[in-house]
Amino acid sequence: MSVLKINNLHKNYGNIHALNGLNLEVEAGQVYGILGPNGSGKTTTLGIILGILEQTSGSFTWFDNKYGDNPRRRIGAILETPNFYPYLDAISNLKIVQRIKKSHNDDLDEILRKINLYERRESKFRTFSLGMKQRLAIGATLIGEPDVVIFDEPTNGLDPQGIAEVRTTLQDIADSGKTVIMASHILDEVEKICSHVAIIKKGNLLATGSVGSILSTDTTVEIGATDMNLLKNILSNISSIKSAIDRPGFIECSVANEDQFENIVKSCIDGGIVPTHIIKRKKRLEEEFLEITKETA
Ligand SMILES: Nc1ncnc2c1ncn2[C@@H]1O[C@H](COP(=O)(O)OP(=O)(O)OP(=O)(O)O)[C@@H](O)[C@H]1O
Repeated sequence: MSVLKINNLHKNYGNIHALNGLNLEVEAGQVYGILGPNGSGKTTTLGIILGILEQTSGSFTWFDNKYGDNPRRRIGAILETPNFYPYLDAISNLKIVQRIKKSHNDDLDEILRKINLYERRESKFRTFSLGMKQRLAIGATLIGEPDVVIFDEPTNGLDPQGIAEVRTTLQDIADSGKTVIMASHILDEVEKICSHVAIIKKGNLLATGSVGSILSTDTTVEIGATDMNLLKNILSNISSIKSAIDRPGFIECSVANEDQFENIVKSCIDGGIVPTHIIKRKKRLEEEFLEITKETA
């Protein structure tokens, strides 16, 4: 089922084209990362689909219009940390959110367990660490049993422990079957949490698909030898090598198929080279991201 379709979305702030014909589609159950450098239009996109900002042109559809003009109740979101009351405890703050959302059937204990604050449910908000505050904000999005939850840079400003805890919480939410849409500029985060990713830059969609497909099936083989010139010569005759980059002490080759690793090593040995350095690894999203964003720079 389609949860969200974004069609040719444009947003101008004066002369700034924050979104430039963005198209996206999110399906039910996906953990969808909108990944892009600062200023790429992530927050603008989330603002528009949540009805906080108005687009200049283009459209978006929630749930294939299943809930008519009022899909917002099916969506939980934090764009910023909400204003919790510092002198109230976690439960009381969540009860206030319930009242605001006119939601009555939530299992607050279950939500508190999910965000790992059950033990601290009676502690005042002001005694919480930044990570705990952020987790309570995430808990607030779960009130009203939304089908979709939206987070903008959920680990911003947190220390490594806070980041790890928030990530675990997000993973638990994703595992519970909710659709998650998350904006982030942190590749590692998207790679670890998301099933799908859209890479955007300057309001344009550069790539989209499952994280696995964007990661690509390409394999990187690093190979070094004492005689680098002979090595280069041998590698240049291997047709399955898509690209070869000179690095200090080794050549970084990109091949479409992991099986080519054996072929490369065999060709080197047959050519009289004994490799002094061999590493085979999958291309990481980070490299892919840098390559994709570089192409259009
Ligand atoms: N209210 C505004 N007025 C003018 N320009 C704006 C406004 N809000 C955003 N912009 C500009 O629109 C572009 C997209 O900004 P946006 O905040 O959507 O990007 P982002 O990807 O969320 O970036 P960040 O990660 O830095 O928050 C940027 O060039 C930004 O300066």
